[in-house]
Amino acid sequence: MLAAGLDTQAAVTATDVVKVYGSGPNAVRALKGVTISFPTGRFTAIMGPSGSGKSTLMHCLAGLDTVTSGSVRVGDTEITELSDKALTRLRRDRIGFVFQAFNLLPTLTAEQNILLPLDLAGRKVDRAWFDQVVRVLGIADRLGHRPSELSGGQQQRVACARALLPRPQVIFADEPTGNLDSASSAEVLHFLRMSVREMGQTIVMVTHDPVAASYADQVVFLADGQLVGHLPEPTPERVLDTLKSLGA
Ligand SMILES: Nc1ncnc2c1ncn2[C@@H]1O[C@H](COP(=O)(O)OP(=O)(O)OP(=O)(O)O)[C@@H](O)[C@H]1O
Repeated sequence: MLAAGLDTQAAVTATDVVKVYGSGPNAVRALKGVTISFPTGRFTAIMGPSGSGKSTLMHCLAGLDTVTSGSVRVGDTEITELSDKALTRLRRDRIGFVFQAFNLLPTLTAEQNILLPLDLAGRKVDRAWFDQVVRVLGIADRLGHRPSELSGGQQQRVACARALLPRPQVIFADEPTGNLDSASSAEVLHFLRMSVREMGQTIVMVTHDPVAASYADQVVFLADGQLVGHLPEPTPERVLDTLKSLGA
């Protein structure tokens, strides 16, 4: 099984995951038997050509989509066997999301957006942890602002704080810098990196950008629904070389 840091326990494991969209002659085999484990407290980037199955894999790992066959474990929970209700609870309590489009609620302040998942779950806020997260993300002086009063980079940092606050077992980030300029991208990636190094967070990020991927501890490469490569300690140059060698 592909895994970096075998000494650490896996936060998420996929075993022989197959995903077929549709049926009959129009069926698309988006994942063709993917086995991979994402170590706890590490930052993993998923790369690959357009249509290689990156989003499909992330959606299957996060319980946002069902697998056709195979198994997905989040910690020690086999999520492919959960009811819809249990899956919703698992996503709410144990998984954090950061999307390309920020997905903040426009009528709420930054602080209210950050606290929303805990409010919805009826969980208490650990104020010291909240203060630490907003300080690390550099948004402590922006908490009373609404998203429209924040830059794209600040909005994405609010989204990162919202994902980090409940201390999820894993954060899935889908092109988190896709809508940001390079300076804001660097800030957001720096904070994601720091949350892994200093807070022990586990992050799995889909990206097309070799520079973004270089912030990760390891990059895994998908092509045509299969895992085709693994790069520990990535640099932008080595990521580009690997992508070229895969014909991406
Ligand atoms: N809901 C769907 N119904 C049918 N086919 C789908 C669906 N979602 C994805 N696919 C197909 O599955 C394959 C993998 O798609 P996926 O979006 O996972 O790729 P990707 O690597 O994330 O691509 P991109 O980098 O362009 O976002 C593609 O051939 C795509 O057309």
